[in-house]
Amino acid sequence: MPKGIYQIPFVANEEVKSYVPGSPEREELQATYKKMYKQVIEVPQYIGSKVVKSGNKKEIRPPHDHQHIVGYYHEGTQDDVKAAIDAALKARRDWANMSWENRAAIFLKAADLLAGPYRARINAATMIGQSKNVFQAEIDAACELIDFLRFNVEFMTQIYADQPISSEGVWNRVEYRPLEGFTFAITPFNFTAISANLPASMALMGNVVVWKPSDKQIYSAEIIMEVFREAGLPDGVINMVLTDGAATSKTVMEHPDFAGLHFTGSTSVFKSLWKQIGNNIDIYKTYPRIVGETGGKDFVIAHKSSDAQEVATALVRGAFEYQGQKCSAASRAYVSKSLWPKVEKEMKKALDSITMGSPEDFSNFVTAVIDANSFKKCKGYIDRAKKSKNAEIVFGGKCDDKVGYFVEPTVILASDPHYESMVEEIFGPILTIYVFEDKNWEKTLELVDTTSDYALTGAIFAKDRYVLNQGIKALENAAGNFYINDKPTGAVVGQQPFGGARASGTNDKAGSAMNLMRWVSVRTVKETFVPAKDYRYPFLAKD
Ligand SMILES: NC(=O)c1ccc[n+]([C@@H]2O[C@H](COP(=O)([O-])OP(=O)(O)OC[C@H]3O[C@@H](n4cnc5c(N)ncnc54)[C@H](O)[C@@H]3O)[C@@H](O)[C@H]2O)c1
Ligand SMILES: N[C@@H](CCC=O)C(=O)O
Repeated sequence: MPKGIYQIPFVANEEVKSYVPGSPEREELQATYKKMYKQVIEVPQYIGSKVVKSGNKKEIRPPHDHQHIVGYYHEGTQDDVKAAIDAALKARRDWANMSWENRAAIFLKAADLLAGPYRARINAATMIGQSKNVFQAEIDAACELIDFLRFNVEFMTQIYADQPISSEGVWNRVEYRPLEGFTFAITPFNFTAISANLPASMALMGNVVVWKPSDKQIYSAEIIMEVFREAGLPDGVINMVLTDGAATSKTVMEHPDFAGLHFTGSTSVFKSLWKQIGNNIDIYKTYPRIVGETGGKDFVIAHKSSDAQEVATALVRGAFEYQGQKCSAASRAYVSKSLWPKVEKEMKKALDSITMGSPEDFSNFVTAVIDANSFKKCKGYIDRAKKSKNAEIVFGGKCDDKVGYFVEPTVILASDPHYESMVEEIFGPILTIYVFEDKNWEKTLELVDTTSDYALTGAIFAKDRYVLNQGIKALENAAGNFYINDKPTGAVVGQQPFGGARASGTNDKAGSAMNLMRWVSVRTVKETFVPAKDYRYPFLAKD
């Protein structure tokens, strides 16, 4: 138990390194990338104190070089999932009783390991396994992950400090207890930071976790487990299983001690998990907490008063960074007719200068999409747009999967605002633009609000403040993260808490105290110093 009211180290966002030619960080990362590219690693499961190698080995291949093998992971079975649940429950009592400053120290140490000795490795693993360019790896696998770990400690102390008032003779307290049972994290391929944060945020609050990462993010998941273990995370607190998602969820969600789901991924998978939890509700000892951050169809709307070059830059960065594989990526844009010719010209200038290829070449802005399925899906949208009378491809449109899964940054101009690629999440480097008549600004705001089921991110561009005021109100429910004169991507922990509503998720805001609150169950304690000795109130006395 703490013997002091401790103050944690000062928290600030991790500085993004530049990797400019000649910088030491560039040299270190290039050397690490090359070394790791030649190695063949083996990724085990981590279950309790055991490093489990099933022998059922699956290949890990870089998306930008799919004939090359950088390692294998040991795929697990449902027996491993059951063992992971048992290991978590075994670790629960000691972990839940560990004082908060010791839990905090583990994750603060993990952050420092990532900021220092592990930075090049986690970045290289993300570049190799998930095909991120150097900048996208740095802002995700290094900076955002470090920020999650450090800021969560700050948010935890803010939560713990939030205490009720006490009247005379009484001391009221609240205890932020971890959930009773074990928790389950299912994570997506596209952000190393998210994959680590989902299990880590629950563990920080005293919970024990079964973590199932995406089979497309296993290289960096391995480094995350190495860091957590080196930071001193006790065995059984976070158990990483490398198993089939649907089968694992079934096993987990049929367990009476299942207490919480922390999910990030697609909307359809999240809905299926919520339904399973609903169907099993009579099994559980406690109502499981459900947090899910899911898909998006993120928009940019540009008024005629906005600056065309700023709009074009936001569209290029917002739509094509990490090949559009961000839940926040700009994937539908509405541009005022009088502004469009200049936006088109500026976009063309930018896109003509973009190069595509392996992340090993640091000058490439665009690398490969994650796998063959994604490649096929993107190509399908492009091929259909080529044939459609309601759409025209104005930039890009080429796809090549001979060496890696390369899809050119592609811009579709749609004459129908409900054309399929204006409505559906594609999760690739495809942006669809609808050009509206200047006089139809208000109608277009309504179109933006009603076109998609999602409400994750969105951006409005205008210089006219009345117009901005109107747009901010009209699009109040269209995005959980709303940007004014900026691209809709790149939320920073501690600055823009992240999450969407409608079909985009439960909006519990990753990287905030709001999210951490979901992983505790509050016990209110009232202590009376001098208890009453007589049941009678004064008014009962006879006159
Ligand atoms: N809102 C956010 O904060 C956010 C952040 C990142 C990604 N995303 C979304 O994630 C999606 C892309 O990631 P993805 O391709 O990894 O998503 P996905 O839904 O395919 O997979 C996510 C995780 O769920 C597992 N999974 C797949 N099918 C399952 C099933 N039937 N039952 C249980 N688990 C299953 C996967 O193995 C993976 O670990 C996009 O829709 C994107 O918008 C959202
Ligand atoms: N938080 C990230 C997106 C995470 C989803 O993929 C952003 O703001 O761009």
